[in-house]
Amino acid sequence: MNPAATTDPLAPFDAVMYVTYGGPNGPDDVLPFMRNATAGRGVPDDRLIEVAGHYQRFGGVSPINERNEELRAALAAELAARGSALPVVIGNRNWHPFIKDTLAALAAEGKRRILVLLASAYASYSGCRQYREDLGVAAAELAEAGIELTFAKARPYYTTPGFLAAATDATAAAWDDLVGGDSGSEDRAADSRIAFVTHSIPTSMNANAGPPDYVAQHLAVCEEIVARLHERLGYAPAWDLVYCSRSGPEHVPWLEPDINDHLSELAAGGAAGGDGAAGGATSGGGAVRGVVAVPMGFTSDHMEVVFDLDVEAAETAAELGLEYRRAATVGTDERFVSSLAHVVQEVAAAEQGQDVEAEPGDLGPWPARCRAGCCAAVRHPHAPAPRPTVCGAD
Ligand SMILES: CC1=C(CCC(=O)O)c2cc3nc(cc4[nH]c(cc5[nH]c(cc1n2)c(C)c5CCC(=O)O)c(CCC(=O)O)c4C)C(CCC(=O)O)=C3C
Ligand SMILES: [Fe+2]
Repeated sequence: MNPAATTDPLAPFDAVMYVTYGGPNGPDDVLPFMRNATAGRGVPDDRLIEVAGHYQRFGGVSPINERNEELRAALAAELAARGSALPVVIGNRNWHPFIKDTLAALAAEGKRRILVLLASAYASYSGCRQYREDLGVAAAELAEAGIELTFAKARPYYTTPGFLAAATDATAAAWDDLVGGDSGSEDRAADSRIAFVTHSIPTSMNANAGPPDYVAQHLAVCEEIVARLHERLGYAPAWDLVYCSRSGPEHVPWLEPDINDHLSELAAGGAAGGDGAAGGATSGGGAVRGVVAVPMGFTSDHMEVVFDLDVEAAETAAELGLEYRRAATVGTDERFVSSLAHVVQEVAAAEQGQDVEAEPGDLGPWPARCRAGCCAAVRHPHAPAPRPTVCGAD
């Protein structure tokens, strides 16, 4: 028998683990989930209660778990089509299945080498190091029980051609819908804008996320999508990068503007609040009539998308008399899933000692193994000792 023919392309790994935030599955889950999500993170009680209300409005069910399962299944199918028999499993930071429980279940099946794919396409403490710490803590607890696991993780994937292609098509579809018709009338387009939206983070966390920092990572995607739209439409839509889901105490600066403040400013004909002006694309000083919100910071329809954008920002737009569309998230677009499979395969190829090539069209790949200080936590004076991590130099 030829051993090469039976070798899994993802060898020497035993499993692929999609590591995500998690969310409640029913009304009784909401409060304990919120306590997990806010524990020791300086989120004020009134914010906890407010966000719990967002979940209860949806019957206590976050869409995240169903979306994650869809992506898990799509990625498993894509990896299987590429010849891998590895299981693809989910582990969450804040709700079942918890990271530690998933790892224990894998270990019980004799699986020891775990290839990790993080839910965030972008690097930041919340989207990168905090997950590496969650894994590090779980691994340390399992090690105490005599279970030794090893980990390697896929790199941030906002630069991948599949993510960019899917996000561009979603933006184009919502733009066409707003401005009317295939390429839209340029008149209609002139008083419409794109609001690219991502999760706000504290400005101190932004600075530690790079280089390129969190904002710069997002701007690279905005600029790429707008350049592709320019090619398709013959003109470049005006755009801004704005934020949603700010939490934390009032006195701590977070990335701004919030999407709702941004919409108010646009309706009033004020200056663009975001970063698009720096890209040279502005619609002049006039009031804006229509806005396309593009949730490019989220890969699927999380609560931030279905509440913060589809309910709250949509209501703000309606009150202001703005036409409003929300572009689809990339979800399980097959080009996106294919790029995810590619970044997963990059990890195995590196482990096998092969030269690892990014997909053609990648905007500039990140290293898979985090450098020292990558996405460093912002240390508070009374913060507990740093947590153990995996998948990096520190
Ligand atoms: C960068 C980033 C991502 C993207 C990367 C990734 O995907 O991981 C993300 C994802 C998510 N955040 C989520 C939910 C929440 N985030 C919170 C709080 C916070 N998020 C932060 C940042 C991020 N968050 C930060 C700096 C905080 C402050 C406290 C802290 O440092 O932790 C809180 C507490 C209440 C509140 O303050 O809003 C909740 C409930 C859900 C689940 C949604 C669903 O159920 O569909 C998802 C996918
Ligand atoms: Fe990192």
